Amino acid sequence: KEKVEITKEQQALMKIITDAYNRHQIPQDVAKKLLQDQYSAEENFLLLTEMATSQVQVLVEFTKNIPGFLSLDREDQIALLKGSAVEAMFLRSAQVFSRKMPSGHTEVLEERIRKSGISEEFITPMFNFYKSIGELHMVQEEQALLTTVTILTPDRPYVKDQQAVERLQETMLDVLRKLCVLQHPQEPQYFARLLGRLTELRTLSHYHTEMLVSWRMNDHKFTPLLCEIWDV
Ligand SMILES: Cc1cccc(C)c1Nc1c(-c2c(F)cccc2F)nc2cccc(C)n12
Repeated sequence: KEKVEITKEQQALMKIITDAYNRHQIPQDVAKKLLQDQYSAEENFLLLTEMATSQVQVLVEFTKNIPGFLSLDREDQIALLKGSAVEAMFLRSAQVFSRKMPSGHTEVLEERIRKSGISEEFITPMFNFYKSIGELHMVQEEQALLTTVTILTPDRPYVKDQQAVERLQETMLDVLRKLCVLQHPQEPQYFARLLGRLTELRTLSHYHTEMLVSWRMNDHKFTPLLCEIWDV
């Protein structure tokens, strides 16, 4: 049985990424608002829009801390961010849901999402995903690395130098693979299960695009940042 060990460099890489992932949290004021205002659908949608906007800001800040990301071609950096934003945000909100938030907040956030004018056909797969992520009980290093692997997906639209992205992603995948073996020795398939979630994320991002269109149709307002990242 081959001995799996994380090298010094990989340890340092993991620390940089995990610290960055934990450092960039949703601002407390947005989370606090969650519990305050009343429950109208408009009010809920406005709050979720504010949350989504701060999630994009947090994502951009986190991405800048991924070793090697800023050395990529500038336009490719933008293409990777635009192409992965939804998936990274679903991962982050799934993790916020399944662990980070004080228990009371989770129910309130779930309530607001269910009462924000989003149709049931998107709500169900979204919460199924949140549950399936929760069941994995990822440690924070795994969460940070899985998000990094998602951002460094080479075949996003308009990426020119896919090889450069692929090399970075492979570096992260190698650390994540070893971490899974060391963190879940009794579950040899754990790493494969994690990557399986990335497939589920692609489906969710299609739902998300449809959600955006239907919100648009109902004349919902977005912030400039959300319009820019999703070309709405
Ligand atoms: C913040 C939030 C949390 C859980 C569910 C939802 C619907 C939201 N809100 C939005 C999301 C979004 C996200 F931020 C993370 C995960 C999945 C998402 F649908 N995307 C967008 C895009 C335009 C407007 C909003 C309100 N919005």
